[in-house]
Amino acid sequence: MALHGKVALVTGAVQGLGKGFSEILLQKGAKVALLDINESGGKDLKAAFDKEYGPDRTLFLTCTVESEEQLKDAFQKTVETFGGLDIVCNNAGIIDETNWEKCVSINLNGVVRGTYLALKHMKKENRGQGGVIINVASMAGLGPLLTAPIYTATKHGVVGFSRAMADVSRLCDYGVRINVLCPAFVQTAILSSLGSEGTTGQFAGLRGVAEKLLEQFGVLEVSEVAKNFLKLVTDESRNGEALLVQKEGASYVTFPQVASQLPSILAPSL
Ligand SMILES: NC(=O)C1=CN([C@@H]2O[C@H](COP(=O)(O)OP(=O)(O)OC[C@H]3O[C@@H](n4cnc5c(N)ncnc54)[C@H](O)[C@@H]3O)[C@@H](O)[C@H]2O)C=CC1
Ligand SMILES: CC/C=C\C[C@H](O)/C=C/C=C\C=C\C=C\C(=O)[C@@H](O)C/C=C\CCC(=O)O
Repeated sequence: MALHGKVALVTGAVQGLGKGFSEILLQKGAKVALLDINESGGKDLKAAFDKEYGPDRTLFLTCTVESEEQLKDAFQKTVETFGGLDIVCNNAGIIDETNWEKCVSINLNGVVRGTYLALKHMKKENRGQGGVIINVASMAGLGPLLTAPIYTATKHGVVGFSRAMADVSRLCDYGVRINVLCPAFVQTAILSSLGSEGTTGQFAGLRGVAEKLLEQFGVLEVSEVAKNFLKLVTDESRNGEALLVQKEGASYVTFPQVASQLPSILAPSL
């Protein structure tokens, strides 16, 4: 998929990975709607992007992925402003093991909301043009991060939901690819949550285990993850894939056979 002139929407776009994903899309010629709860940060980022890429290339929209109404309005505004929608990245996420319902609401429910809205605008049966959805999980969507069991559960949920929806999309011919990105540790603000009591609550005492994992896996730069994000966006042969990104490289995850065969039981052509 060539990105010049394509329209993208990224949640949690103001800093960290979301900013990196937005910038690489801009570099490749796409227009990007930047969604985030951080209004002042969003205005500053848009001003910086305006200077670098021109004022018509981005749109900043204050929006929490916890609100169906705000997210729906943001999708609508994006389509009205840029004339379509081709790429959606459901990236917003937090670690909060104390207020864990909020963690589920943002990390899992927010991804479900964003995916359904993306499909509403992009799927062919609604006269959409097709496109691609990238949901951001984590390596903690494939194995446990002990200081953050709820975070781990939400990210496993994002992996399962994205794979199931990718098969739905293929079976129902939506024309939309859905893939999931699973980075190991990345140098962003969320890393300070590793053993902080505020975010890991009753599990903060296990910070030593998380620090060992960090030592073992190292810390990725945002740019390394963004390059792999771009691969998932542009490689039209990939649907329903989970891309694990680690320091030593990126690899597509192989899941247990029984799960991968279910769709072919339902539809032998898959
Ligand atoms: N940094 C890391 O080590 C890794 C991060 N991830 C995932 O990557 C995604 C991005 O995280 P980072 O960039 O690291 O974190 P970050 O904390 O630097 O950025 C998160 C962004 O999301 C925004 N945000 C938070 N709640 C929101 C909401 N309710 N609605 C809209 N926007 C909201 C924040 O304002 C911020 O701009 C998350 O889903 C995270 O779980 C995955 C693997 C590794
Ligand atoms: C504060 C946390 C910062 C960011 C969260 C982000 O989502 C990063 C998560 C990164 C790591 C996830 C860890 C997952 C661990 C596992 O899968 C463990 O079961 C693996 C343990 C040992 C692996 C041994 C090996 O395969 O080499």
